[in-house]
Order: sequence, then C-alpha cells, then structure tokens
Amino acid sequence: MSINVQNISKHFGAFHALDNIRLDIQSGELLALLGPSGCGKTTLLRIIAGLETADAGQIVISGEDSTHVHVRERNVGFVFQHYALFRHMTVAENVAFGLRVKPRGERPSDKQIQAKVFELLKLVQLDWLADRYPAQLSGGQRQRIALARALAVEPKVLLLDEPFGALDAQVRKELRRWLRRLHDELHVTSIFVTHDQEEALEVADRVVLMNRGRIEQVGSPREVWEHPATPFVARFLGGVPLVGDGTRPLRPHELEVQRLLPGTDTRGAVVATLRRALVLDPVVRLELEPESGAHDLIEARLGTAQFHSLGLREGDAVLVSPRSPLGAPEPALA
Ligand SMILES: Nc1ncnc2c1ncn2[C@@H]1O[C@H](COP(=O)(O)OP(=O)(O)OP(=O)(O)O)[C@@H](O)[C@H]1O
Repeated sequence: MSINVQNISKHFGAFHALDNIRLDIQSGELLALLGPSGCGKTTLLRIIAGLETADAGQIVISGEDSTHVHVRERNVGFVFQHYALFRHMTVAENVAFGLRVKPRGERPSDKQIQAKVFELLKLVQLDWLADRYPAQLSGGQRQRIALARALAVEPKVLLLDEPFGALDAQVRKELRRWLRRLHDELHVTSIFVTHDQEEALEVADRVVLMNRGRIEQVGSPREVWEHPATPFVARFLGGVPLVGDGTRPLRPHELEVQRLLPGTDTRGAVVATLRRALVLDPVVRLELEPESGAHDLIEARLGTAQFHSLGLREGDAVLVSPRSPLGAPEPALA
C-alpha cells in the first residue's frame, strides 16, 4: 500500500515540530526515518498511524485520504521500543490478541487463530516459545514476538519506532538483518524510525534524513552516503568539516591519514594525535584528536594493510587531509 504524506505540519504550542513534510512511500517499500533526537521522526510516524493529528496537510493511504480516519480503521501494525507484551498472556496468546478482539463477524475461528499464530511464530522463528510468558524471554525475542503480534492482523502498513533501540549492539545487528529478510518475504509497506545511521543504511530501501522538523534528503542508502545533499546530511553521516568553512564535511572513508614528519606541508590539512585505533579487519577505525581544538574527535577509516604500513601507535602525531581523488573506493565495512 502506498502512502503519500502531503504538506504535513505540526506544532506543539509555539514549537514547530513538523514543517510542511512531503513524502511518497511506495507500496512494499522499507523506509527509514533517520535523524537526531527531537527532529520529528516519531511525530511523523504517529501522524501516519493516526495516533496524532496534524495541524495541516493530508495522509493518503492507497489513494484514499486517511487524514481523518481513526487509527483502528487504518489497518496499521506497530512495534515500539517499549511496546510491552501483555505480561499475563503466553507468547501464543499475545500473538493471537489482535485476532481475538476483532468484532464477531470478522473474527476467525479458534482453529484458524491457532493456525495463524503457529504460522507467525514460525515466521519469526520462535514457535518453540509459544507457551512461555514474556518475562521468560530475552529482549530480542520479545521484539520478535511484538512483530509477530503486529503482523497477525495482516496490516497494510507496518510502523516501527526504534524497535531495537533497547537492545545491545550485537542483538540489534542480528535483528536488523532478520527484519530485512522478513520484509523481503512479506513486502508489507514499512516505515521504521531510527537515529542510528548504520541501521538505516543497512536495512532500508530508502532513507529519509530529517532535521528540525524538515526533510533534508530522501534517497537510497547509497545515494545519501555517496552524495549527501546538504552539509547537515554529510555531518550526520559522520562527516567533519575538515578544510575550512563552506566545504562539504568529509566522512571517515574520505580522509587520508599520514604520519606527521618534520617539514611536511600541513596546508589544507589538520594536525592530530592518534588517540585510538580499533582494528575491525579489513578496516581500522581511527580516533584522531585535532591539535587546534577546532573540531571534536575526527574519525577516519583505513584499510588494515595501509594502517600497518604506516606503523602508527596511539599517541603518534598524524596529518589528516581529504583523500584524493574524493570518492576513492571505501575499504569494505567490517
Ligand atoms: N506531546 C508533545 N508536546 C510537546 N512537545 C512535543 C510533544 N511530542 C513531541 N514534542 C516535541 O516535538 C519534537 C519532535 O519530537 P519527536 O518525538 O517527533 O522527535 P524524534 O525525532 O522522534 O526524537 P527521538 O529520537 O528523541 O525520539 C521534540 O522537540 C519534542 O520535544
């Protein structure tokens, strides 16, 4: 189901939380809303869901103006970071919930509900946990059950608000790959909110970068990564404005790092101290502290072989400059 967000604005008192948002989401797409805390991601998601009303603009779902359609009628599924499962119900009862509360005429039979629950638990690969209670599950398992519960009513649209936000880094990584595979199987139009750029770039078909209630850029992960449309996007994707004002911030893979030797020409470059080198073969992430204090820590990323050939140790002085030519191939991510 396609979704058209048409000129949506929202104020909270005098605060302008969303400013004339226009966005077309294609049927079957997995879209990430990415941006810093407070930029309006959740507000936009809640307006699409019908949990919040906009001051102006329309939400069109599948060609129908849904702006004033009640949340119950919109047929959207939700998974939120803290959208707890019902503690007193087993996993199977939780997943069945949305079907059991359907009006009598639409409610499937007990047998159909049981079959559907089993099918969904298999889909999220947790059918062996059907009789457990939420307290007996890990955080990651709980979020997978929350997703199964959201899918039970066959929503037209799936909305996920930082669904893996409360989980540790390793589980997050596993779950986002799993979510991508699940989406490839189901093709439910899905929007997920995250402030984690890696998560958005890895999982989504397209990424919407938001800043202070506005959209800065919409594009495929590759487009936004390779061609950030605004300095904000470049900075948000890890860039630093290395060489003076007015130039595009450079991202970690766009930086060259050399050992600082006596007599080295430092024009157009930044002198820094290597604070930390994290080897994540085939890549090394470097944290560099600029001498001038003009920047925060700078992150650079080198291939492991190149890093070893420089023979750098933590505490060494280095010279950081734009890699030339810009757009040289990025060392593969770990
Ligand atoms: N009910 C409300 N009343 C007043 N202000 C609100 C309300 N809901 C949100 N805001 C404000 O609107 C702005 C956008 O909030 P929103 O939750 O959409 O941001 P977000 O991008 O999802 O942030 P986060 O990543 O921290 O969840 C914030 O500055 C927030 O303080």
